[in-house]
Amino acid sequence: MLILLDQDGVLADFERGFHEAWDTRMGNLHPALPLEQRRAFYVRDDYPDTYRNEVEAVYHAQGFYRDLPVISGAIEAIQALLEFGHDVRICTSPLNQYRFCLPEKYEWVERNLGPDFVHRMIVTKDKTVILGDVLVDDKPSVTGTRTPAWQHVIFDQPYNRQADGPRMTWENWNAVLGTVRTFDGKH
Ligand SMILES: Cc1cn([C@H]2C[C@H](OP(=O)(O)O)[C@@H](CO)O2)c(=O)[nH]c1=O
Ligand SMILES: [Mg+2]
Repeated sequence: MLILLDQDGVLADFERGFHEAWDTRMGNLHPALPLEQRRAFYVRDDYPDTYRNEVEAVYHAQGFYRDLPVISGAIEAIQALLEFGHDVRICTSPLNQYRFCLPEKYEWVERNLGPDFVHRMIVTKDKTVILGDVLVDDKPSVTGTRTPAWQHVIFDQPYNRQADGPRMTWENWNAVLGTVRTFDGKH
């Protein structure tokens, strides 16, 4: 299968990175929301409007995307998927404020998956134009200008539990991906 893996919220732990950076900057005024209480996909929507600028300052900051921790189990699972013979790509959207986010997404992949993996990066604002059998993404609804070729498998996070459909973690990935059908109907 051609497997598209989203980066933030699937491989890179945006939530933990945000939580730690927020507590360092703002914790004395408004402690970071615990992960299990996150409900909105965009972290800014779970914080009071009065903190909008401070929330954005956290992920617009230099080093934020580069230094995100790895979601536990992701690297080992990618190695296993490659060994199974799957074609694995990273399919990620940059912030409109791309100055640090965009190069740092590449740095993150180079650092955590190795320089060869940089070849596997697909950076797009519209994931529906990208071909694949499956897109593993933490966004509850991935939309764009086309009817996607891929099947969306939701990567389980507290803020996407309202969405229907198959959901995956780095514990159950093997079973969940086994249910995805490829273009030609073969598994
Ligand atoms: C602003 C914001 C971005 N992101 C991620 C999603 C995108 O990466 P990805 O497509 O790899 O999941 C990237 C730019 O929006 O940052 C969040 O996960 N939560 C947020 O609140
Ligand atoms: Mg994501």
